[in-house]
Amino acid sequence: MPSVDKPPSTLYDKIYADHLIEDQTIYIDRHLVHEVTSPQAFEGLRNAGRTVRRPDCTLATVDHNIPTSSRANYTNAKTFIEEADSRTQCLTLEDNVQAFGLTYFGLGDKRQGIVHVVGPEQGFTLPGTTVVCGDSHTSTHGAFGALAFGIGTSEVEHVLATQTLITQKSKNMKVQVDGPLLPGVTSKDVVLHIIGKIGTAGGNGSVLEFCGSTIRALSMEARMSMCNMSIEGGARAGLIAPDDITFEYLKGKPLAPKYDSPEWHRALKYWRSLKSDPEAKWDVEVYIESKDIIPTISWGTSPQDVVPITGKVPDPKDFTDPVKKAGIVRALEYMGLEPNTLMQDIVVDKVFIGSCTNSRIEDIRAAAKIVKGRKIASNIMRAMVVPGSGLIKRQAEREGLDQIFIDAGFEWREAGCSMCLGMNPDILAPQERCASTSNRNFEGRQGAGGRTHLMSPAMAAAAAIVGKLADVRKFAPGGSEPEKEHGSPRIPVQAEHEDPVTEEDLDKIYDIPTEEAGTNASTLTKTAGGMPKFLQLRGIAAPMPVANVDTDAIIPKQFLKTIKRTGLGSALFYQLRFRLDGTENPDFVLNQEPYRKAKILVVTGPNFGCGSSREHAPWALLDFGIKCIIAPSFADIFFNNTFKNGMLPVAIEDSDALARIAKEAEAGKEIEIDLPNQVIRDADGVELAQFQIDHFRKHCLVNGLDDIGLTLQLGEKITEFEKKRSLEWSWLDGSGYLARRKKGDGPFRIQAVKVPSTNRGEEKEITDW
Ligand SMILES: CC(C)[C@H](C(=O)O)[C@@H](O)C(=O)O
Ligand code: SF4
Repeated sequence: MPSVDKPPSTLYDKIYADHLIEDQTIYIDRHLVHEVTSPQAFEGLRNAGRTVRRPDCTLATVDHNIPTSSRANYTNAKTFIEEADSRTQCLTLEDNVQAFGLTYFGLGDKRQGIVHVVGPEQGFTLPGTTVVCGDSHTSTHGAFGALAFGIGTSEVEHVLATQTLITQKSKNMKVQVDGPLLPGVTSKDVVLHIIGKIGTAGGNGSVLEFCGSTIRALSMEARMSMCNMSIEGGARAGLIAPDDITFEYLKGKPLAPKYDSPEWHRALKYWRSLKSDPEAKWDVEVYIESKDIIPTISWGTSPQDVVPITGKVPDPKDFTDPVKKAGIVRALEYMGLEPNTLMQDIVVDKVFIGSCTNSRIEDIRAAAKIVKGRKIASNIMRAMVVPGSGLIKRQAEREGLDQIFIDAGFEWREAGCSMCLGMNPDILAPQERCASTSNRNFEGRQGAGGRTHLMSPAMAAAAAIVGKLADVRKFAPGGSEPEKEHGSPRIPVQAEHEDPVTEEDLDKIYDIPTEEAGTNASTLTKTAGGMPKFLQLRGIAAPMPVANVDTDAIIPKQFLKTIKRTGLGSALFYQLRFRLDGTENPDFVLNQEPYRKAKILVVTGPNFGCGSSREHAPWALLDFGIKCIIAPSFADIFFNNTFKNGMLPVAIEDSDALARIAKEAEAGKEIEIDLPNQVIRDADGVELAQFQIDHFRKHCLVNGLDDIGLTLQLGEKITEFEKKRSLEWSWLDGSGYLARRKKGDGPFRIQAVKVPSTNRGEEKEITDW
């Protein structure tokens, strides 16, 4: 519905505007749910006596925790999942989908799989929609021209309760790639190359649109791989305008409008309007020529640490910036690599083909082409293919691809996240080196001490055969296939039990008296909404001269199996705080006095909190006692998550000001954060820096306001929006869903889906649409 009278705008601007209910509150069309980031959200709903507003727009599956071993004898999750905490998380999701009446693809369902594979495969993800999930790789769905982004658990609860989200408008970033792909180059190489160029903070604060002739020629699978990794470039979301390739993909998908029906044609008309205007203004523009991209691979512990496969390991001597240099030294040490080693000389132990980046049918076909008729090298201890969903697994088996892998010595597994992050038994042992098609190579990502090299499926297959990192082009001389890869602040609304809040009231925030002023305790008081107020915070600040601190480092995956928000302080920075034998690492700042009592973290490198959306990261910091993080910049999801927990992230871009603060921290002195006045002072009250903060966020923090309570007061406006949505985009209510509606259900409610006990292998399964 973009209006013709509107000024030129980007696709992101249009989708955002089309979903705006009020100020920064947008309607969410599609909500995907998995077992790791939802338990605390459902618990919150229960505690508040709330329901799920739109079960028909919510789809749940299990993926992170589940074993990928054969399900031939599967009867139920309780007996199948051996690891107790993983089992608890999966069973908790099963209880929750039953209790709240949600559609669920459990382990016994052929449609189960990685949440970001399942959504598109079912046609749940549609062009022009807003899609969220408690998972950073929700950006994947942007491949359909949807505004799709990861959220934290508090926001999951917010969406479940209200079907909306409070989200600030991001900047617009364009990444244009032009020209045909060179032989052996895939979309994975393109996106790794882009991240190498822009860095993992390059997209911070932006929604990134991929465009250009290279992108237009890509298949939907290839586009998904690119949008998937836009989060690794720091972007809030990545998207690609839909076109005939998109519409072709959607034909016949169960939850898409029925192909060739009047609804399909109405949808198509809208979908075709979804593009950035030629005169649209971009905040950041990046141009890349496809001829500059050859198969690309990571060497270090950040997705920006990439080189062409013909390249070598970098030498810290070539870098002058001390934070960067120290980062490279640390990465080389962790990765067990010598500077200047040729990438193709690096010996690999394990190979993982899977993850939401590269576990789709095209990926499996591309890898099978390399593997066919060959054997894995004798030094490869384990090579595994983990399809992204049960449906992909079946398709590959129909094509005989499973046998190609099995004959070569690969394991052919069941669908799930698997060794992408190793929350299940598929992990690397310390110092094992893995050629992986996943998206993150952070320290400990695939197992404590494990070493990950990111690459395309064909490159991973080549590494399995050669036993070292290998150039896939040597397997396909002449490069037969440049892949068939074708193939203003929110105006606050009345808070519960409060008088309406006016702009004037907002301004009075500055005058709010300090409770316990002069003590070194933060002025925390619980409000009716349950959020502690944040006014002044005084305490020891721990210095951390590191860039790109990722949330895997803040709280490793093994601690994500909790269904509670509390008790994570002892796991904070686990791999940095503790050695492999469990003893404390005396070199880590939080193990030193006086920093064991730190309330503030002063980080001098950019992009704190990048990577996963896990709200466990702020929970762990908070549980340790850290309520404020000061850094030059933050990754978007982490930034949002802190506010939801009454914490304050302060971005200080001015390097002199940051250096002044870091100096106090290094001296072990206390500092004071004064939120109402937006000032940071030293222990003697001398101003060190001022800081900026969004008006609405500040208002919520100083008053301890609960977002959900505020948003629920928009009830009528949300209902109005839903009516309009049903009229204009009727296909989003889902003809598939509505047809299955029970008599007496509300207008959008669907029948609760029973968790199947055993239905594996049956053609007609009880949860079929
Ligand atoms: C568990 C989940 C929060 C996490 C994410 O947000 O990305 C996971 O999928 C990951 O890849 O690290
Ligand atoms: S990145 Fe890995 S762990 Fe995260 S959703 Fe994708 S496959 Fe699962």
